[in-house]
Amino acid sequence: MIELEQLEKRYGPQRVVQDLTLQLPAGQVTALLGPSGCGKTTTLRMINRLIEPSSGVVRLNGQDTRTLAPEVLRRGIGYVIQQIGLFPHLDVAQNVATVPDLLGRPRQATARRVDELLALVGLDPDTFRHKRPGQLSGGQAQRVGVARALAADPPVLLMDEPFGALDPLAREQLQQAFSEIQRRLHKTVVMVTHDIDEALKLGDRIALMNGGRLEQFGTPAELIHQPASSFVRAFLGEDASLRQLAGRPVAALMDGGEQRPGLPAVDAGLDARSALSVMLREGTDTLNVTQDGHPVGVLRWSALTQATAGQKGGPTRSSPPEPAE
Ligand SMILES: Nc1ncnc2c1ncn2[C@@H]1O[C@H](COP(=O)(O)OP(=O)(O)OP(=O)(O)O)[C@@H](O)[C@H]1O
Repeated sequence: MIELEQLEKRYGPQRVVQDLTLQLPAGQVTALLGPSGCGKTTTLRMINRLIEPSSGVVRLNGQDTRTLAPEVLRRGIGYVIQQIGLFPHLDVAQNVATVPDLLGRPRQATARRVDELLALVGLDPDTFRHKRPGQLSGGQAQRVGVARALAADPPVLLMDEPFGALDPLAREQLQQAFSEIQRRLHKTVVMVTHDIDEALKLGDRIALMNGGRLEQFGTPAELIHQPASSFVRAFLGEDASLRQLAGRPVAALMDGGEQRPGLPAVDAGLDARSALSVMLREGTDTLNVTQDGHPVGVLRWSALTQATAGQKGGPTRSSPPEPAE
């Protein structure tokens, strides 16, 4: 667990982070969300002491981080930034192996680990191992960055807008890859983002900041359904509960009911918000769900309304509206 207690950062008279007390659960993803300049990056960097707090305490598994040498602290903390700084003169494998090499880990074990990690982030090791950063697309370079941050198997991962510089498709793919990795590895992740959809999709918890202060800390559902302030409500927007559907695959909401011929079919991997759009467009309250072209169940309107239940502004009708002509 990472604990922030009364954390503050001042630059001259300006308090860019203040009175920040937070407990970030181990093994979960906490998204630091908020408008530009609200102090997200400063907060993140105070955790690995790239920025020293002006006052307050950061504890990692109960230990005050000031009692550790910064380089010792950072060995246990992976760090992924937006325009990932890969070393241009080293190939992909050497880039991923940077930290294990620094730590003097055995070469062969590291080479195996590099291949495992490349596969984990969706890069074929044989194709990518010996490429130089200059030969990679932005999305591929980000994947290498994530692999590099995981290479020393740190329990904690700090990510600053890790998918920010990517086009929407690459971003979606890498978010998906990250979710799958996290399901397997259960790292304690702190992720800075200003993208609400990303925070709702990837965050187990969201810390919403405003002007250096914490507005609300809670699960995505708590922020949506029980906003602590008018700022939280306005920041998440009217359609917040619909946004929440974007983070859930149809597979999570469908049931194994019998398919009806003639109904539109969607893939089990499609996000539920897109499935809702299909229902609205087609004027149906049920969709057939397929996986690899095979029928696996149905998605019902009621499952979508339940998934956004308790919400204000969600799809509260008992059936979808008639389709527009
Ligand atoms: N070294 C510095 N000296 C003075 N002010 C700084 C310094 N670094 C950051 N700030 C100010 O602190 C505030 C918070 O910056 P920070 O980078 O943490 O915000 P952020 O929420 O991550 O923003 P963004 O989403 O735009 O990256 C900003 O107003 C910024 O101008």
